[in-house]
Amino acid sequence: MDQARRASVDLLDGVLGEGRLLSDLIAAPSFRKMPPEARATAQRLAAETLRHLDRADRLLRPHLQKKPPLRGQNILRLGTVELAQGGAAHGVVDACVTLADGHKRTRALKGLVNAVLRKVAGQAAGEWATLPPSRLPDWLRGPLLEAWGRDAVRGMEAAHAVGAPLDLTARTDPETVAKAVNGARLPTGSIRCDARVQVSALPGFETGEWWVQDAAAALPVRLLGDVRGKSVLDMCAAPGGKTLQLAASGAKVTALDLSEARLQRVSENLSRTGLDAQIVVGDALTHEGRYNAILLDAPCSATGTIRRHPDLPHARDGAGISELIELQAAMLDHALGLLAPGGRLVFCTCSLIPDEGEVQIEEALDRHPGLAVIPPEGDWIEENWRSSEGGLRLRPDFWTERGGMDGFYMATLVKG
Ligand SMILES: C[S@@+](CC[C@H](N)C(=O)[O-])C[C@H]1O[C@@H](n2cnc3c(N)ncnc32)[C@H](O)[C@@H]1O
Repeated sequence: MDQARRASVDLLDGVLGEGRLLSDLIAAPSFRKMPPEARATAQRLAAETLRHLDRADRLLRPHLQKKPPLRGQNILRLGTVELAQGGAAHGVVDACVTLADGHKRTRALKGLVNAVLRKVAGQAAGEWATLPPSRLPDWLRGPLLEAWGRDAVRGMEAAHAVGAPLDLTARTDPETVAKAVNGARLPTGSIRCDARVQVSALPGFETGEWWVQDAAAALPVRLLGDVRGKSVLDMCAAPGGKTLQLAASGAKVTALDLSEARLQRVSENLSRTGLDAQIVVGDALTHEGRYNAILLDAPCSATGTIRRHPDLPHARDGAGISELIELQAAMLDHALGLLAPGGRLVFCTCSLIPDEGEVQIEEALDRHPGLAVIPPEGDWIEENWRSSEGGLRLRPDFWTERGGMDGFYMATLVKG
């Protein structure tokens, strides 16, 4: 446990000090050489601390005359979150003192860590639930307030604090999978399980009966309609959740991605599930061919996935989003040129920012005379998901009573 706590403070330093993402930090050889259990614990502790950073800081602030150096703050934050989540006071405080003692930058803070966490231990359990959820940083909160309003943004922040359940997509038979994994079937067809289960231990993992995919992320493929026997380009395919859906629906799938390393994940997923797709390493902007249908799940700010990636608001500062918006538009224009007459193109992003969703479609309609949006149909669609230009807007503050969903935007386009 000490090793896991130390590694989790290293992760917090990496995210909060260097602006790096947890996914990059946990891929480092020094992290990977730890035993799997320690890695999982370190990751969970770091993610929970980042998810509740504001709450931890609010509890700590009255006990600190001045801010300690970052590593010291991170030890205190980690200890506070552990205490608030039911960790035994004696064990957590001692472990954090040992952590401070084990690093030259924090050795002098041993006494402070001990005194402050003892005080926090007395109040954390009672006060924690009364503290507001962490606020999104201004670079993201500003555009979201403008787009969705104050209540919605507060709802999103509350959803981010709760986290995400584990959603599965069944290869063939959701009913059987739901029974086998003791999950609940959602109206959209996904199967929802408790996030605390170990994925690889669930029945049907080895035999590829299902794959992990958020309920919202499973919807864009449905907008393509019946794809059986059709040639479908999955234009930004990795790690492949949507490729698997397309292949399971009987499409002849080309799974294209710029990243060979990420496509390796698609190959692994295909072989685990016994499904088939042609894997192509290449650039969506120059790829050639003719397809009956195209799915463009474009690279984006990923701001719809903060429930699962609480590091994102801390590691990012909004830089690079305008380049992503330009890339999305260029990919959309190129994709339209690859679409066979009468074919559908579904554009989607896991972003909460309208410039990466609704506005992309409005501008594409202006650029391409004859292009049209087909509003999606289906009894699984809720009316408040519909956006004015004909797409679907999903948000983390929707479905709160069911455990929420990732933020996503999707729209179906046809050429005139
Ligand atoms: C949102 S992710 C796709 C997720 C995937 N569709 C799924 O459901 O698992 C975006 C992907 O776009 C890829 N990408 C970025 N730029 C690209 C380009 N120019 N051409 C092709 N793929 C690109 C990234 O490597 C990344 O895997």
